[in-house]
Amino acid sequence: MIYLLLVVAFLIGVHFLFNYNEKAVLLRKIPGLKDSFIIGNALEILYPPVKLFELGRKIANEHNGIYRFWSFPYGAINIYNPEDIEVILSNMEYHQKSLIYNFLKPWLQDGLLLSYGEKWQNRRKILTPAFHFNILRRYYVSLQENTNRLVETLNKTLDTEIDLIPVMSECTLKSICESAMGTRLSDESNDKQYKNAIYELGHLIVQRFVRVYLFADFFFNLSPLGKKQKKSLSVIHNFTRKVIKDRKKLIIDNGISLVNEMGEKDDYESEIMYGKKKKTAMLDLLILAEQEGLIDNAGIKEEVDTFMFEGHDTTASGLTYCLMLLANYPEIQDNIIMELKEIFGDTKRATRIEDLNAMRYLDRCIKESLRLYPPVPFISRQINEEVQLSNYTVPAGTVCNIYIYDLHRRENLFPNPSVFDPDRFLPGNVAKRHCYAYIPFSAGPRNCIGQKFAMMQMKLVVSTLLRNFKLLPVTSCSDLKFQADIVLRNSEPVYVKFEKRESVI
Ligand code: HEM
Repeated sequence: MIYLLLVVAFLIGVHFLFNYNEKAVLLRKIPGLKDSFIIGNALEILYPPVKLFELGRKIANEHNGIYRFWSFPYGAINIYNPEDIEVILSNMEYHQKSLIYNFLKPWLQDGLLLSYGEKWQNRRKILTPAFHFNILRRYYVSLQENTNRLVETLNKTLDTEIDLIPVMSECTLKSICESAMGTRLSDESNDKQYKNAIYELGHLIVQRFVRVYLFADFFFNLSPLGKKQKKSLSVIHNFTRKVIKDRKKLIIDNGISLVNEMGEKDDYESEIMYGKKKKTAMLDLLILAEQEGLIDNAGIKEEVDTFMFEGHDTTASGLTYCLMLLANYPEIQDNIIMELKEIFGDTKRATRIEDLNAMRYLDRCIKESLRLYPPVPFISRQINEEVQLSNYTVPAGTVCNIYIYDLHRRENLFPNPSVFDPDRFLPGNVAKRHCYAYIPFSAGPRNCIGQKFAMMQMKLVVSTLLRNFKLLPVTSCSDLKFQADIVLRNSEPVYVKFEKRESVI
């Protein structure tokens, strides 16, 4: 009996230690999940990926823009109201990424997505000019070529159900590879290995993400998944290294002065080639920075890897759901066609970069699809200093998850949130909303550096596909079942049928 009492007393002691320390007391004042004895909320989130995604939405519906998670020693605050999000994202004090991003570290190391502090600031300064409008024009050629290849592929599979995700990923991966590294991926052995390793790595990260027992590096590295990851990483890093080496050699052998090449002058029409190799502003900008002593070779590799990761999966996801929505809303598809007719008349001419600016209605459709299906459904920060959110004190050492998906579906910000209504993005309607109510590309100083690139590519791809094909629905919005992941991913393929348009506009 005495032993039993001692055990009970011990467990109660542990419970108090875990759940009534200073941090726990502050966090547990915030509404949240049901607390269990000792382990807090740990059991509440042990679900497979699809169930976990559904659970996240259920909890968000039951709370009002903020809720907490607590299981000693981990504390997290989950926010999806624009006021609190502004506090976190507009403030450089909270720009350190949280532990969740650690799975990407072996691949991206200290690239722009993961670095913080002075290193991040320096890198952001070096890379920002790579997305200047005049530089974006240079990438446009690669985007056009890859979009035309996409049309050719789809022409061979007319009137069959197309699984959009692999088709869109192929197009966006090749486009970013050409823009970031100036290398065209072919189906030849090295390129194919690299492409497959990128897909494999993305897949492995997702599998790890949903297996709590593989969170610790030690166990992960010993697991079959860890071994596969090592192999994929070796292929990817060797490929990136070789591309950088070849590019530097080309620059030296041809006596190219990068200082002149990186000037702001708009020389897109007159010169887009170095010999036979395309100019690649992103990599060249980094090589120029190395010549000026601002970055080293390892740093260049981190950034190229970062752009390869951030620049293809996200845009592929954005395109997939946008095309699926347009297939399901034929009247909106027709409105886009009317706009395209106004721009192109009866000609079949190629789309010029200036034409994209005139596609105002299409712009609103893409924005609305990114609202409903944000490719990055949540982001996360490490809070190192106490902060006030929704009148609660959030202690230092807490993870702050920002749920973009739930923010974009708040009834008070977007009435009838599940309806696809591009007019929500008419300037008058945008002006009425909080400026942090819509953040598919995040916001503040650490927003997405590639957002103009992504919008340019999405507009070009969607408009070109609609000029060539009528989209017919197969998968509908109600069929979608998302899984908890870094990028918004459906658990099943997302299908659309492509029917040849009678007259190509
Ligand atoms: C529809 C497409 C895209 C979406 C929705 C998107 C979304 C985002 C979001 C939400 C973030 C913030 C991540 C965080 O705070 O953890 C981000 C960061 C970033 N994105 Fe994108 N992105 C897209 C396309 C691209 C493209 C095409 C590129 C490259 C060409 C790119 C490069 C980056 C980089 C490097 C960062 C890190 C920026 C920093 O921390 O300074 N993204 N993106």
